Amino acid sequence: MKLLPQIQVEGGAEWLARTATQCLIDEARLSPKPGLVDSRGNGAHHDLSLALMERSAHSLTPTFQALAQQSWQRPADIALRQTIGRLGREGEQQMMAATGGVNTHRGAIWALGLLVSAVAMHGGAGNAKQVAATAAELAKLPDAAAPKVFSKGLRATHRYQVPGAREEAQQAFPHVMQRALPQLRLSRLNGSSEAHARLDALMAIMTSLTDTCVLSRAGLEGLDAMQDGARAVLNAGGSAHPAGQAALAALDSHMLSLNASPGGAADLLAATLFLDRIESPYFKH
Ligand SMILES: CC(C)(COP(=O)(O)OP(=O)(O)OC[C@H]1O[C@@H](n2cnc3c(N)ncnc32)[C@H](O[C@H]2O[C@H](COP(=O)(O)OP(=O)(O)OP(=O)(O)O)[C@@H](O)[C@H]2O)[C@@H]1O)[C@@H](O)C(=O)NCCC(=O)NCCS
Ligand SMILES: Nc1ncnc2[nH]cnc12
Repeated sequence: MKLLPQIQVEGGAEWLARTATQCLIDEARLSPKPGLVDSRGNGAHHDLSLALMERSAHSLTPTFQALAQQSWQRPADIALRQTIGRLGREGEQQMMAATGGVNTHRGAIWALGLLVSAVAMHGGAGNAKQVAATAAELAKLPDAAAPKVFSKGLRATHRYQVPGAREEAQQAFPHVMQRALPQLRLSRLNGSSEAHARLDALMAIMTSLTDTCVLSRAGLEGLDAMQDGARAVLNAGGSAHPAGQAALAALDSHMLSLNASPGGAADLLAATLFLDRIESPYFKH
């Protein structure tokens, strides 16, 4: 194995941490997102705001940096899994301290934390597919130090017999790799603005994700509304098209009326933006 100078590791880790944080901020600001916090307002949330989401994103930069430093050019093994589990849980505490106890980004710490680690494990040289596969390897390893908590996500996955955040990562992020990333790039190729391309990518995730936030808040009715509504936006030509914008506004109203918010889909959009950026020429050269 070729050892990289420490300065390269530090620089790479700092870039990854800054980029992951920026992806969280880009996701939070993107508007109009159905049911979610965006630059218009708080969506279906009473305890969240854009300012809080941004504060939370910034509080996670040291966690992402530590994850990258600790994972640099290491193999996926139990020792690394335990290290990133510990760092991830510390990140959750940083987030809670920054938000006064509100859960803003738990799913994002999981998804982006694994992906940041996986990029670092490849020494910054992997493509999106390789990075997602490596993140899945990590996610499949047991973490003996993880406390046994019966979370809302676990409750929803058991009750409705569906995959959640854990399975999404263990399956190498199918909603990112097979839906959002191709849609982001297709919409850009078709001449959509960056904001419209990102909104289309979010819709692509929402067409089939079993988002445990939506299930916990609004059950199967909420999940069907999310998936059918997102499909309607894309079938109407996407968010750059007037018919797609009308469908997106209808979906927003429907989600708000059900108190539903696709927080898991939002996290996966941030993960999509991150994987898109690691493949950009700025990163590679
Ligand atoms: C594996 C963990 C992610 C834990 O997962 P689990 O399902 O057991 O636990 P949850 O605490 O429910 O967290 C899952 C969060 O993942 C997001 N999500 C939901 N569905 C999916 C999906 N299908 N695919 C991917 N991601 C998904 C979602 O996060 C967002 O929503 C959060 C707000 O939701 P909630 O708490 O339910 O809040 P509200 O409904 O708004 O609450 P009320 O206002 O109604 O009270 C928000 O944080 C978004 O990020 C789910 O919440 C993982 O966390 C874990 O095991 N971590 C341990 C540390 C570790 O090993 N880390 C390694 C990498 S760093
Ligand atoms: N923009 C957003 N609104 C609500 N919950 C979220 N979780 C992650 N991003 C979110």
